[in-house]
Amino acid sequence: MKPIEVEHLTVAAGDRMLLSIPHAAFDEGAVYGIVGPSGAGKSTFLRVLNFLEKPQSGSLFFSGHRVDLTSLSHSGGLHLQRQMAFVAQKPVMFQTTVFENVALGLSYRGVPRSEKARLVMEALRLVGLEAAEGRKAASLSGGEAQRIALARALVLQPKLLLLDEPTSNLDPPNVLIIEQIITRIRRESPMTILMVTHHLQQARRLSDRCLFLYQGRIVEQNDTQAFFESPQSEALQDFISGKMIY
Ligand SMILES: Nc1ncnc2c1ncn2[C@@H]1O[C@H](COP(=O)(O)OP(=O)(O)OP(=O)(O)O)[C@@H](O)[C@H]1O
Repeated sequence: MKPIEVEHLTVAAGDRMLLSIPHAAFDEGAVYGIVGPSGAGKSTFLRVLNFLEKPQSGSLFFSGHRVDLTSLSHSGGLHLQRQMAFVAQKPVMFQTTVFENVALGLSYRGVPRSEKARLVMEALRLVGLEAAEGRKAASLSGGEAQRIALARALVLQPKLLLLDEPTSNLDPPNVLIIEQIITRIRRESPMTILMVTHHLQQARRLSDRCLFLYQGRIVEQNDTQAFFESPQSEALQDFISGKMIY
């Protein structure tokens, strides 16, 4: 069964087509690496899926509902959006404690205080920062802040986790921690992860399947091993071999 499907998705800016995806499907519990050159439309794709940007056309089948992405009212989309979480490249921290930063989405959802405390501590443990709950978010390093941003997403126990270059600003020890968390989710959780990354080897390490987005289109997708070992299109062959394509 393919629980998440996108159909007839188009995004344009003026007369420029930014995304054109006739159909894409994502299995429950799998990790998908989305790679492609700068400007290919990777972030736009994640934003549209998270209802942060309206496309010109497109529908999404998610969590048993098919929704028209062009006509989502705020309340109609909210129900589905609450089953997703998005982690951006640069973590946004609110000027309060680590605990409150992680608890944010739970507070919006009206989760009772004791349950909130339990879930927040569990998420902090997952990212290895349980001792930081009382710290001011402003005192966190960049790597710690990104781990807190990930905890803020995980605490919601989303069905779909959207990661946009989650490690691009981090040093190797923090990259390793984030990768270990993704690996653990992949092994233990039914969460589906779509991860945009410009680190090809990271996509290779972490993903079950990979998609190659090029000039707004999914040019190729395959199981990760085949994707890297026997790319079919010339564009993906060039991209994997490190040639400059754009
Ligand atoms: N609101 C917008 N208006 C006009 N053009 C836009 C808008 N948002 C994105 N674009 C353009 O759409 C294209 C795709 O952008 P997007 O950020 O999705 O690419 P990307 O593959 O994530 O790139 P990168 O790897 O550099 O982050 C780019 O050419 C970008 O300039």
